[in-house]
Amino acid sequence: MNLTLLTDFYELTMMQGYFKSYDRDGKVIFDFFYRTNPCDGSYSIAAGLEQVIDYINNLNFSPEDIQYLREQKIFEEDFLDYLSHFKFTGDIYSVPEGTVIFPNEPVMKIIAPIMEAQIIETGVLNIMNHQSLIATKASRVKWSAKDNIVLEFGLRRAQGPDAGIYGARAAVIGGCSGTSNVLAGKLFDVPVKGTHAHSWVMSYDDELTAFRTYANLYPDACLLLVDTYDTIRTGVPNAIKVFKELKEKGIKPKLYGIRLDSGDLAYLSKKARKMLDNAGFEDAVISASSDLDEYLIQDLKSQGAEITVWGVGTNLITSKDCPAFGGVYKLSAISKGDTFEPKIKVSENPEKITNPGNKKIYRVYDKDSGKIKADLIALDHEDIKETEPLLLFDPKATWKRMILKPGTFTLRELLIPIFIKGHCVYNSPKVMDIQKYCFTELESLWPETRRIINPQYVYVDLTTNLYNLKQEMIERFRETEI
Ligand SMILES: Nc1ncnc2c1ncn2[C@@H]1O[C@H](COP(=O)(O)OP(=O)(O)OP(=O)(O)O)[C@@H](O)[C@H]1O
Ligand SMILES: O=P(O)(O)OC[C@H]1O[C@H](OP(=O)(O)OP(=O)(O)O)[C@H](O)[C@@H]1O
Ligand SMILES: O=C(O)c1cccnc1
Repeated sequence: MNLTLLTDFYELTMMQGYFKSYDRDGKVIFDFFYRTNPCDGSYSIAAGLEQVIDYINNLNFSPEDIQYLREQKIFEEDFLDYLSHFKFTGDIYSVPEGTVIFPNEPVMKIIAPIMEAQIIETGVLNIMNHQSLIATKASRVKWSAKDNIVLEFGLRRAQGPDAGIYGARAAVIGGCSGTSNVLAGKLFDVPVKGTHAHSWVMSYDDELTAFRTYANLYPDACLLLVDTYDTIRTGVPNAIKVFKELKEKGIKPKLYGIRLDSGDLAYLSKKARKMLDNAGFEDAVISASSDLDEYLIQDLKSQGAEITVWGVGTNLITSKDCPAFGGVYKLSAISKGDTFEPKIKVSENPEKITNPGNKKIYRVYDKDSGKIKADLIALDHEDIKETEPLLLFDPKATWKRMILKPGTFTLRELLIPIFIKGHCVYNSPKVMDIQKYCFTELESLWPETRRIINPQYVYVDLTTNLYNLKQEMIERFRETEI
């Protein structure tokens, strides 16, 4: 789909300004990064790159787009003519989708002529912010559910079709085993799953007939919703009757059981477990839905709930307690001849001061455990080696420092080439493979970092060169200001 006009108007007015008065061919660098993790967590999951690639590959202004812009009576014909031949010719580096990421590190880097880099700001942010938010939320829900299955059930409550479709994709990246969203299943080749609604039960004369009809139709995926009338008195007993009938017919369902959707899920699941076990259906699954999220799932588990499949809708697809991912897109350097001149945004709020220059990220792992020790943002020309001692220090409290001895750590560069000179050089993996990669990424975090409440934070440090450059630039700016 052509999303070229999916941009803020000011990107186009700035673009025309650059067109008229700027070194059009000179390159600039923009970084995509975010400042705080959703839900007071300690990490996020990057997602959306495949859609960013599609967006960039399809960038072009159609004759209708140009006419529409002409009608705004602000753009001149020479600029509109430039737009009619527009394509992206720059370089993009990014972390792969499913990567664990931390605040303030450049997880995507765009190097392009200023007009090209500027116009994609809004589209890149729109795509990455949404999917990274939902992937992060899903990974938290999955963390609470541990080895249980989490299914994404939120389409009906998503903020429109796009949020439902790409939210489902991101939810699977973050840890959901499947989605109820059929279009997402088709588009991204992810498992589609589901049970049935209350209306199914209500549309028959009685609950037993409804269950029997469903079970005969779908003996291999038969989760019966037992709470339409009375979970314990009729719902579970009727489900058991139907499972017995299947058994008598010699049918061995692959997946069967019940879904609870109201009431005290801990109490009802324990009670239902006993009833199913006593009837000889120890392998019947108990699934649940009803306004679930990572906190409630953790709490239900601590209450001993006997639920192993969790259908999570509204709170996941909308990331209800944290509805926005604060990713930003900031200028970090401008080409001057053959080199880049670093740029910095100095703000009254120290959190909002940017990291200048052309940068890359090293992930530093503890060699023995394979867990992340810190991320290190370096200038692009720096070559950090595993064979040399590595100084890590907290850029906010520089006295907090340590030197890692060679042999105790390993390094991995996180940014990989996605576009070079406007050509895509990267093949996006399939979504289920991204999920596998995401699980290995999450394994590199200590449980203390993953916990839902008051987690430990991972350090994102600067190399000495980058730290000094930043300090010099802040001081220079302060002097000129006075
Ligand atoms: N044991 C439990 N501990 C904590 N929260 C629970 C427990 N059991 C259920 N809940 C949650 O309490 C809330 C119950 O909401 P509420 O009573 O409004 O609706 P309900 O019982 O799900 O029925 P309905 O969906 O028909 O309104 C849900 O968010 C549910 O997930
Ligand atoms: O609770 P969520 O996490 O959003 O999960 C999805 C909900 O969607 C369905 O309910 P439905 O929309 O039919 O209405 P209900 O809330 O009355 O059950 C389902 O029975 C879940 O309750
Ligand atoms: O399949 C289900 O059980 C389902 C799907 C969407 C929403 N609620 C439940």
